[in-house]
Amino acid sequence: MGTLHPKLGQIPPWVGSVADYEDLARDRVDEAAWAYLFAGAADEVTLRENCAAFQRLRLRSRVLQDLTGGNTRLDLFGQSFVSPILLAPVAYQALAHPDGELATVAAASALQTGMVVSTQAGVALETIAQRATAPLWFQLYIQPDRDFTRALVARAEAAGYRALVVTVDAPVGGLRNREQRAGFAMPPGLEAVNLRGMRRPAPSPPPGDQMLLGGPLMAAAPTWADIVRLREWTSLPILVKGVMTEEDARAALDCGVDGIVVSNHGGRTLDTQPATISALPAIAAAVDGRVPLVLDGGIRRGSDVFKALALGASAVLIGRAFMFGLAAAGAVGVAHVLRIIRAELEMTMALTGCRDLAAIRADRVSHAD
Ligand SMILES: Cc1cc2nc3c(=O)[nH]c(=O)nc-3n(C[C@H](O)[C@H](O)[C@H](O)COP(=O)(O)O)c2cc1C
Ligand SMILES: CCCCCCC(=O)C(=O)O
Repeated sequence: MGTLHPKLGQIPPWVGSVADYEDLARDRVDEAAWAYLFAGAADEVTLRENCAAFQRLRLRSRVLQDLTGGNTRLDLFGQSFVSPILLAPVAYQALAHPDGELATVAAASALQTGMVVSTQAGVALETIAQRATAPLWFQLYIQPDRDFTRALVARAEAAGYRALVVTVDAPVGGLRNREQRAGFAMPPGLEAVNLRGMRRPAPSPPPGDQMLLGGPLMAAAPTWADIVRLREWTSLPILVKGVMTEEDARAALDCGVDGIVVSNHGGRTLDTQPATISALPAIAAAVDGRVPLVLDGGIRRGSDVFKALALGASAVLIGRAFMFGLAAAGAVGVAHVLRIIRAELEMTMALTGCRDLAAIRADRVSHAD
């Protein structure tokens, strides 16, 4: 996990935005870890577009609105959240800071922010849960070993996780050229501890004989039938993460899911997909309020959160934004990033005349052209 930066943890007074944290973090993380943490797939078109599409949207403010008793409170699946901003599942957080997921859960708890814990966390899901005083959800990668997957779900439920977020957009890891160029390799001592003891499929034959399709990894890849089966395994709310089309949103509804995360994995899996904020309106129309939508991808400002809510999301997940804070300054950095984005959301609400989340509607946003 590299040499610790001498100023790790110190936050200069000029830091006041997520972009400032990105600059700070850039200096404090070694090149190869940076490439794993912050790169996108292939040419990174989707990575850039996730952010650019938010910037093309314009806010339409309404003035002289009554803002008495304003708040950002949200109820989702019977759980109360102080704001609609949750922390996205991010694997191997010790690559950014030695305290990894334990720093993140401390910050989430301090700010009463929901956190989604990755299957591929570097810390056991039970240890994270013991440190949490805010709602935790568990991100599930359905494993080739379905019995192991079922046991993992039971562990998450027993540890007090309050929803399952099943990631469906990465049956195989994305092609990440920036990571390859930087020569990233997982450092010794960092592993997906929640997956210890799992049976793994036999390795594929050498390329040339057979590459990916037709190999054992794809034969064991999850399908919609797994989502239906999952419903029988748990009483927790189930969200599918990685839906980018109306067709898949309808398929998810047919499987009885409780929520949908509109996500392209932060542009880390399939490059040249559209931005999530561009995909959201059509998905929201198809879902028509039957289950809540959560959006992630490209959120760097409170105004981005506002735009996602206006176009149909009930909540958002932030990924890289909080990871910049973690990389720069551990728990304090994550907490500060959360404060910054939350304050920006409140300011956007006040300046657009929205007293609460219910007031944030599509008429507050327009397209630049
Ligand atoms: C370093 C890194 C690791 C990630 N690991 C996971 C993971 O383990 N499971 C998952 O569902 N998504 C994972 N994601 C995707 C995020 O949950 C989220 O979809 C994405 O970061 C949102 O885009 P943003 O970073 O622009 O906010 C990861 C993202 C990053 C940057
Ligand atoms: C087969 C997909 C493994 C991905 C592991 C972590 C992750 O989601 C990421 O984006 O990185």
